[in-house]
Amino acid sequence: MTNTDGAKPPQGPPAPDNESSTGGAGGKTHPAEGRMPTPHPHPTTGLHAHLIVTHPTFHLDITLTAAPGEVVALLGPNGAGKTTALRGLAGLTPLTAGHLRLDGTDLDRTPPESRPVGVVFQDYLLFPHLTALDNIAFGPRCQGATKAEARRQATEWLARMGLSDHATAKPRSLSGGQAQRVALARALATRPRLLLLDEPLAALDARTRLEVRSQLRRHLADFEAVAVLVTHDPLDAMVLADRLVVIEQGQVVQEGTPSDIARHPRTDYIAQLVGLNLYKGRSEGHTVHLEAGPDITTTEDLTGEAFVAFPPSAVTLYRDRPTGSSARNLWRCEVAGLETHGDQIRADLTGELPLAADLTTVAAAELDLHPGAEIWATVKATQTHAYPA
Ligand SMILES: Nc1ncnc2c1ncn2[C@@H]1O[C@H](COP(=O)(O)OP(=O)(O)OP(=O)(O)O)[C@@H](O)[C@H]1O
Repeated sequence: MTNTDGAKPPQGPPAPDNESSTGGAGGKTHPAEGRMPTPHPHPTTGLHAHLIVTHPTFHLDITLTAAPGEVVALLGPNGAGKTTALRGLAGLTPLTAGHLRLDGTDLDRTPPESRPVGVVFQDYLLFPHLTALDNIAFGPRCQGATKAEARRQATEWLARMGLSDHATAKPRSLSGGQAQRVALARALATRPRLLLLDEPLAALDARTRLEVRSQLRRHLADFEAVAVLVTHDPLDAMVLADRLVVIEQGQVVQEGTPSDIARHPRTDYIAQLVGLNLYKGRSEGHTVHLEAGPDITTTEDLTGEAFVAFPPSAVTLYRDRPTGSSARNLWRCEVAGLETHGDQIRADLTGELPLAADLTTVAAAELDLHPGAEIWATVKATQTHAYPA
């Protein structure tokens, strides 16, 4: 998160406005599994936000709704406005216009510290002088629980997070993964109606990230209020969220379930995230005439503006123009770059149609691929996927 406007993050978990909220137990399925997201929850439940924030050189204008129990990921490239949106939701950045309603209450009239909102920051922001237990007990204590009751709840949270052995540890002696779990417990212990997670896994190393991601996934599945996660990592978004809201340049460019978005990307940024070649054109029957480039033959029969996509693995490369290939799509290209991609080589091709192609190391060597090499690329119509734009 880029802290650009100088506002300080909250120094502790804010208190909820009532005690009726429920956190913890529930028979929910896992986020991103089974449960159909509800993009337009009932007006008196869940989140209804129209966030308008104007900075001198940036304008955010997004509508965001989420039903209780739903996990929404705000996904977007650097500078898209994710942090600004999250800070708007948390009350750390004032809205220039719009509205922010949670469970039927106007939050924009509630001071940030009184909002039933829990925030988990990328860099944890635990109280350094308090033990793990007291960090978690802080929220319930602020909400009026007795010291003993607050500590009892905190003890339960530590157990749930698998951190009972670290109750007396100070944040500086916790690992990144442990600190992030304490931060999550601290936010959840206040039973927030809106949980905000700002790049919660970004500061962790790859292995810890895997572990914390799967734990977070479990806790979010049990969480019965609205959770909004900000990330630029598509994997975090796909694994943790029921619904993705993709933001580019302060606007929502696409929203839907992770599988929907992965199958039908509508911008270059999303196509790149999910690893697809994506083009826009005008479809007539089985042919999509690209706006800038050749025609692509597809199996779908469409008329009008259309996207056509195919994965890099669907591309076959030839050094010489293939004669016996049954592929309907054949383009002359030039290798612009090569990079290792898992156990494959990804070739970045320019020419008639810019595209990415994946091939094995052996195939790359046999084709003598190198930047500047001229190459023929084919894609079968059955490997492409066309859908209305
Ligand atoms: N207080 C501010 N004053 C002026 N411009 C700002 C302010 N806060 C953010 N911006 C600008 O708003 C734009 C969006 O920033 P924001 O941090 O919300 O993006 P982001 O999607 O979270 O990016 P990142 O992934 O890099 O954190 C950027 O161009 C940023 O410079």
